[in-house]
Amino acid sequence: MTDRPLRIALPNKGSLAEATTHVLTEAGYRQRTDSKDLVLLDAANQVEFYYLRPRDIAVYVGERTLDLGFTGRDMLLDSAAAAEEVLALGFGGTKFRFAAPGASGWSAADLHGTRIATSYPGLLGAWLAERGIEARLIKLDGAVESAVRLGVADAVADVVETGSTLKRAGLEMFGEPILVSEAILIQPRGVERPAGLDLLLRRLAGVMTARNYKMIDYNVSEARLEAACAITPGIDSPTVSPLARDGWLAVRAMIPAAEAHRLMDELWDVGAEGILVTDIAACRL
Ligand SMILES: Nc1ncnc2c1ncn2[C@@H]1O[C@H](COP(=O)(O)OP(=O)(O)OP(=O)(O)O)[C@@H](O)[C@H]1O
Ligand SMILES: O=P(O)(O)OC[C@H]1O[C@H](OP(=O)(O)OP(=O)(O)O)[C@H](O)[C@@H]1O
Ligand SMILES: [Mg+2]
Repeated sequence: MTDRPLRIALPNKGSLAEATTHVLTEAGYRQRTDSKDLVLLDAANQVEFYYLRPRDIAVYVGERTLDLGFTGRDMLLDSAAAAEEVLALGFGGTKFRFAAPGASGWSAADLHGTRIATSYPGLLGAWLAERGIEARLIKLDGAVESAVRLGVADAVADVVETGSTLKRAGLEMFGEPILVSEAILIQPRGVERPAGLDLLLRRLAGVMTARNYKMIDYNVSEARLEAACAITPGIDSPTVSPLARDGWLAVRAMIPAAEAHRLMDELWDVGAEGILVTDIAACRL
């Protein structure tokens, strides 16, 4: 435990807020119950959570006012704060992309001399400068998709999740994604790992594994055991236990959640019976 609580910044609103609170609750941390609370002390875990605007989180962490923060990779890069990514969290996935009307055949080089509207001028400016593309950036707070229709820009660079907002605005994406983003944990650059970080990382890894894996149980004859275990090798190795029924065994292993049904079908084909798949609530591997 630390002498003082670990100070962690969390998004107080927006796309990442709910999912961040959820992952921390699953990892055994207290979270605020009133969305107006600005700070919450989790005394049992010696952590103080500060609920801040998503855009400001990298700034606080970069200034070393806070030890850690949950934000988007795009927001970290846009801020140019002195902070670095510690862990990618596997939610809040988006792409940062160019779009314009009738632009499906364009490439980024076609942006030379144009006006590009964006809420991420730091990220976009650095990307364009690296490629020697000179364009005028029009900084907007949000609803960037309307900028072309309203005549303040020729193209936009914006966050895309499903793509439906761009489509509704009559814009087509073009070029390679400028950035593939997701929610990340950040810490100040050039500091030692704060005490308590390893425990947090272990817990978050446990939550992510529990989300991505399921447990499978089945019965199989001794003759088919090898074929079945090849289908479900588990993380290290499956657990095999004797059954009262002579010549039969019970097998238990972790499997990737996304492949559960395919693996159940394959087990069935090699003669496994009583195949059960269950969720994992938490784990440490
Ligand atoms: N569907 C989505 N739309 C926008 N951002 C998303 C989405 N899903 C995940 N994100 C991520 O969430 C972060 C943006 O958060 P948020 O929308 O809260 O910021 P904002 O647009 O600046 O705030 P606001 O919309 O409240 O003005 C980025 O890291 C972005 O990549
Ligand atoms: O690809 P989609 O699934 O349509 O999602 C992406 C859209 O959602 C976000 O807007 P937000 O609701 O945060 O409003 P804002 O543009 O004002 O930030 C983002 O800026 C895009 O406009
Ligand atoms: Mg937004």
